[in-house]
Amino acid sequence: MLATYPHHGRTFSFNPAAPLDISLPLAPGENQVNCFWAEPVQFDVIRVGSFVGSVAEGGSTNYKRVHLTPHGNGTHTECYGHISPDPQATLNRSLRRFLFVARLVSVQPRRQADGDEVVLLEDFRRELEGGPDAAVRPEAIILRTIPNHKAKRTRQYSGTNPTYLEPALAHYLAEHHIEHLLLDLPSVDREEDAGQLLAHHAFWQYPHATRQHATITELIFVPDEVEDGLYLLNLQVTSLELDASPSKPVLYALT
Ligand SMILES: N[C@@H](CC(=O)c1ccccc1NC=O)C(=O)O
Repeated sequence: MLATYPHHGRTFSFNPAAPLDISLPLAPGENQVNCFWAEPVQFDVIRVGSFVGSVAEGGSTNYKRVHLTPHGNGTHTECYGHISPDPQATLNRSLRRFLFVARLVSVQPRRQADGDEVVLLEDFRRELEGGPDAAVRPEAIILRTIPNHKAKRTRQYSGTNPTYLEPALAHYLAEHHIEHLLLDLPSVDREEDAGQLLAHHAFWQYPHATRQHATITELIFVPDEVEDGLYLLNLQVTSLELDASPSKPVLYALT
C-alpha cells in the first residue's frame, strides 16, 4: 500500500511499510562507534534501598540510568546551539518538522596535500546536479562517503583526523536552502581546527544570518543496498533542551 507526499507541486509515493533505518544503535561497551573522545555509552542499574532496577537480578522491573554523550556516541542531530552561547538555541526548539524530501548522494573524499581526506564541493555538485533527480529541490541532503565500509558502524574515530567537508560545500548547501544535512562522518569539520568549525558556521550562516531551523546529523550509516536518489526522510530526536540529541533518521524511497 502506497501513501502520497506532496512536494513543490508534485505528488510522490512511498511505502510506509518499507522503512530504511540509517541510524546507528546506542549500546553500552567499547564496540560502538565513538568520536571526540567520548566515554562509551553506559546503562546503570538504579538501586534504592531494597529496590534493584534489574529483572535479571530479581527486581520487578528494569530501571536504568543512561550515560551518553550525544556528539560522541552514535547517530545524533545538532542545531546552531552547538556553536552558540545562547541557552535558547536548543534542538527541541530548532527542529519543528519531522518529514522532509531528501536526496541521498554518494561522494568520494579527496586526499589533500597535508594528508587530510576532504569531501569537495566540486565532486558533490557533480553528483547532485546530474541524474534524473536533479530537477527536484530537496530539503535535506544525505551524504554517503565512499568507500562505505561496514566498519563505520563501530569505528573509534578519536585522534584519527577523520574525513570532513570543504567549508565551501557547507556554504553551497546553505545558499541552496538545504535545511538538513545528514552524513556518515563524526563531524562536518576537521577534528582539530583550533575551534574554527568553518563548515558548521557556513552551514548555519552563524552568527550573521543564523538558520535557526537547520540541523546537522552525524554518524549515520547508509547501507550499500540503499541507492542514491530521492527519499522521504523522517528525522526523529528526543525532546532535549540541548544543542544536540541522539536521533533516528528513517528513509522511505520516493517514486
Ligand atoms: N574541531 C573543534 C572541536 C570540535 O569540532 C568538537 C569538539 C567536541 C565535540 C564535538 C566537536 N565537533 C563536532 O562536530 C576544535 O578543534 O576545537
